[in-house]
Amino acid sequence: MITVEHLSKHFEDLKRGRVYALKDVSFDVQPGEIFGLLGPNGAGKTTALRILSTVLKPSEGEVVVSGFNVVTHPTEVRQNIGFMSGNTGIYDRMTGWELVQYFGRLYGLPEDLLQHRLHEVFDTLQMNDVRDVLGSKMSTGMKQKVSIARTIIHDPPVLIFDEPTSGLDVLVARALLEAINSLRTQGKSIIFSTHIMREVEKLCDRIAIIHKGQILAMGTREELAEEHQQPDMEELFFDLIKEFETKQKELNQKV
Ligand SMILES: Nc1ncnc2c1ncn2[C@@H]1O[C@H](COP(=O)(O)OP(=O)(O)OP(=O)(O)O)[C@@H](O)[C@H]1O
Repeated sequence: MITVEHLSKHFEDLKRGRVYALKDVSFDVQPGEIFGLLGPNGAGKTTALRILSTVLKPSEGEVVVSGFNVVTHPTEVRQNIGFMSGNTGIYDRMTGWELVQYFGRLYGLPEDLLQHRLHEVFDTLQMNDVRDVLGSKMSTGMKQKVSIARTIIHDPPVLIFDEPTSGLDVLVARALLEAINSLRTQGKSIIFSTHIMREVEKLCDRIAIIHKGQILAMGTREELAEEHQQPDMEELFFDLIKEFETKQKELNQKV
C-alpha cells in the first residue's frame, strides 16, 4: 500500500528560479489496485515516482510505502518496491535467466528461494523461451518481459511503472499491459504513469490527472465522468487542463 500526503517538491533551477515539480499532492494506492498517474510531459509524474522509490527526497509532505516512510526508512522501502521504466536496461552479455538471477541476488534473496522464484516468474510470464537468449539477441518484446521479471523477482508488494510502454510497438505494449494486469490479481499495489489515455482507460482502477505538479482530478473513470459531466476521457483531460490554464492566467493578471 502507498500513501502520499501533501507532497511537494521544488528544485532550484539556475534559469527558471524555484520550480515546483509537485504541489500539495495526495493520493493512496491499495493492494490489488492499479492507480494511474496521467499527465502531459513535465506534469511531475517522474518526480513523484522518484520520491516513491527513494531516489529523491520530498520538500514537504509524507510518503509511506508498505508502512515505511521514504525519508526515514529508505532501505525498507526499496525492498518493498519493484520499479520499471521504459528504458530498464538489459545486459547484452547475460541471458534472460542470468539477468533476472543477478537482480534476485542483488535484492539479497537466499539461493533456494531465488531458484524457486526464477521458475515461478519465468512460468507466470511465459518466458521460458528467453531463458537462454543473450540480451544482445533479444527482441524488444523479450527485453520487456525480462524487465518485468527483474522488477518482480523479489515479489515486492508495491510496483511502480513509469511510462513502461514508451517506444514499444502495439503488440509488445499490449502484452506488457496484460502482464501488469495479472499482477493486480496477485494483490500488488500498482502505480502506472503514462501520458497515453487509452492505457489508463483500459488498465487503471483509479486515475489522477496531473498537470504542472498538481492533481486536477482523481477517481474511477465513472466518478470522473459523473463529477465533470464528461464521459469522454480525452475531452475531460483537455477540459481540465484548459480550465487550469485559464485560472492561472487570471491569477497572474491579478498579481
Ligand atoms: N532536477 C531538476 N531540476 C530542475 N527542474 C526539474 C528537475 N527535475 C524535474 N524538474 C522540473 O519539474 C517538472 C516536472 O518534471 P517531471 O520529469 O517530473 O515531469 P513528468 O510528468 O515526468 O514529464 P515527462 O513525461 O516529460 O518525464 C518539469 O518542469 C521539470 O522541468
